[in-house]
Amino acid sequence: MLKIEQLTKQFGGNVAVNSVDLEVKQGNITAIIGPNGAGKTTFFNLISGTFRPTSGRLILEGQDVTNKPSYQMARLGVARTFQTTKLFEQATVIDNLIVGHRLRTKTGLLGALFRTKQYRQEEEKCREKAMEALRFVDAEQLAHRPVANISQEAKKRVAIALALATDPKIVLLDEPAGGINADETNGLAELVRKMKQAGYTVCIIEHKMQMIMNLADRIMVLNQGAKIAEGTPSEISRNETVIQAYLGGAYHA
Ligand SMILES: Nc1ncnc2c1ncn2[C@@H]1O[C@H](COP(=O)(O)OP(=O)(O)OP(=O)(O)O)[C@@H](O)[C@H]1O
Repeated sequence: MLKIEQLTKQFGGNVAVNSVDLEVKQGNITAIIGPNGAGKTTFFNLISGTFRPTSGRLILEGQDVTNKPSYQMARLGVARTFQTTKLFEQATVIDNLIVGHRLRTKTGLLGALFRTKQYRQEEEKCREKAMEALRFVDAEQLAHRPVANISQEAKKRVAIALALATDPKIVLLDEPAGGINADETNGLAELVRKMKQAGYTVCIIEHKMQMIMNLADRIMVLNQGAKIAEGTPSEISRNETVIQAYLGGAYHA
């Protein structure tokens, strides 16, 4: 579904992502793991069009999408979640979803300023999509609550709903289980499984290894920007390079 070829991003002299190849298969959950600073978030920023690669190619369903900006990638079906700190705390959950949808998929503001008929129709469609996404993540009952008044776990679900409201084919989840407790982590893992069952292709960055080992179809391991391993969870947990470089030899599946 998404072919990533020799993707590279340099910041000055620092190579954050170094010639990474990966094939994200349709309907799979692909995890990207690695120590802090390994290049995981930069990798997501590259495939979502947030950053332009220094070199390399991105092929989405056979189409070359290298260098497309993020709003075009969103329209083409690649959506990413952001940290929950990017939500508007004082706005309601549903308004966050509607505004988020527009920010991610539109460029012009004229329609919004003049509230054209087309704009109003689109807004209504957005609202329906947003409610559908909230139902999917089991947060429909929170629609009219300000984000500031909901739990951290609920914010995580809202962040996922925000991505789902753009009707993506591929959803990039950046640490969906960061900063929440074990029970809530299990609930989120269930949600990711439900996404897969619903036909979404999922890429996930997550530090919680147990969760990843139980969820992922494939895992790619990054270290200092480079891919050092790729395989199924059981292959990765037995990979000597991974155990040494990433897990410091202390991890046993
Ligand atoms: N906008 C930027 N400008 C300059 N350097 C950056 C930028 N974004 C990331 N980097 C650098 O790129 C490298 C990879 O960072 P990145 O955030 O992608 O790693 P990560 O694997 O996501 O880490 P973490 O698990 O801590 O989130 C780091 O050395 C970081 O300092």
